[in-house]
Amino acid sequence: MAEPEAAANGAAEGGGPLFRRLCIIGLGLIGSSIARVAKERGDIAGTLVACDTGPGVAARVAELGIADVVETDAAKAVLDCDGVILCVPVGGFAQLMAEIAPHLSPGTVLTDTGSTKGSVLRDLLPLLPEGVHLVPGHPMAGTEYSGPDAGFATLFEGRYVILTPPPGTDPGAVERVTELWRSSGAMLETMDATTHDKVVAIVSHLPHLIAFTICSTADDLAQETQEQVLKFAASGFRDFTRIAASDVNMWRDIFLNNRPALLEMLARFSEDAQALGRAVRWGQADFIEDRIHRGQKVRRSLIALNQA
Ligand SMILES: NC(=O)C1=CN([C@@H]2O[C@H](COP(=O)(O)OP(=O)(O)OC[C@H]3O[C@@H](n4cnc5c(N)ncnc54)[C@H](O)[C@@H]3O)[C@@H](O)[C@H]2O)C=CC1
Ligand SMILES: O=C(O)C(=O)Cc1ccc(O)cc1
Repeated sequence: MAEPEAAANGAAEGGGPLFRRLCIIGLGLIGSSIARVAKERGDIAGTLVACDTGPGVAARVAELGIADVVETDAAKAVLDCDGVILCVPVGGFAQLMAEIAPHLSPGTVLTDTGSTKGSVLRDLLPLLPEGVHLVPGHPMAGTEYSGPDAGFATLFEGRYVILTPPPGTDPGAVERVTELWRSSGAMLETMDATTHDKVVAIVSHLPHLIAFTICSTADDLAQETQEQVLKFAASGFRDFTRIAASDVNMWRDIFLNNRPALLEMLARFSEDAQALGRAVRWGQADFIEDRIHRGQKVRRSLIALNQA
């Protein structure tokens, strides 16, 4: 007889925890925050398995007591799990999936938190075993810090999580991932991966690219002039340095895995920045005022949406 297709709805329907055995792979800022939520609530995972290959991370996770089982071998960690969440930098997804795919049980719900979604479908779908349900996700919440000590249980409260299930995904699996995030205090939105990648290119990836660049430009100037430019930084520049302090591996991977959308947004931004530069050159006060007004309007809408 064929393996019953039960686990997509699984424990959620029986009144027990959402996942009987949930495995989080990658216990950095995001993975350890999910682990903290699961530990605090108690209704998300019957058993919580944590897997991380980073130097000292598994030992630190054990010390923090935010998982029931701690592993460094992903193939072993996913055994007998009905839920698996990948929380590693997106450049590592293909290799990680090759390691775990043969060990995933039919009916398992596989999800992730990667910041790029076209690449996640590209890297995971071809290796997805029959009967395993893939529901990609992306929490629009984070900080510039990384590692297991950086996580906190309230990180996702009031923030959006975007799900990009491929067409035909089991609705029961989508519902369980939705419930996981709702339990973390997040709000859910669903869209296709291409739309997701464009949206995050403008609201997240381009701002980081600009922040890294403005810091490099200021640093070049400081070296060139031998002046201590940075100590005079006002709060606008300081805001840029916060996001410019983000993790190298994670952001290299994001830029390399959202190339078309990021380059499109960069081209649009460059054109618009040139236009403002031109208005400055020619003293066009109306144009300059219009851009400032639009900035203020965007800020007001974020505040109204409670996302500022
Ligand atoms: N940092 C942020 O603000 C946000 C990050 N994301 C995404 O979530 C994912 C995780 O990000 P963070 O938690 O910030 O990263 P992080 O750098 O804090 O943690 C990643 C962890 O994954 C581990 N790891 C890497 N490769 C592994 C492998 N093959 N097997 C097991 N463990 C492995 C590392 O040792 C590290 O502990 C990334 O894909 C990122 O793009 C999504 C939303 C926000
Ligand atoms: O710290 C910040 O300002 C962030 O923007 C956090 C962040 C980083 C990556 C994401 O994919 C989503 C959110």
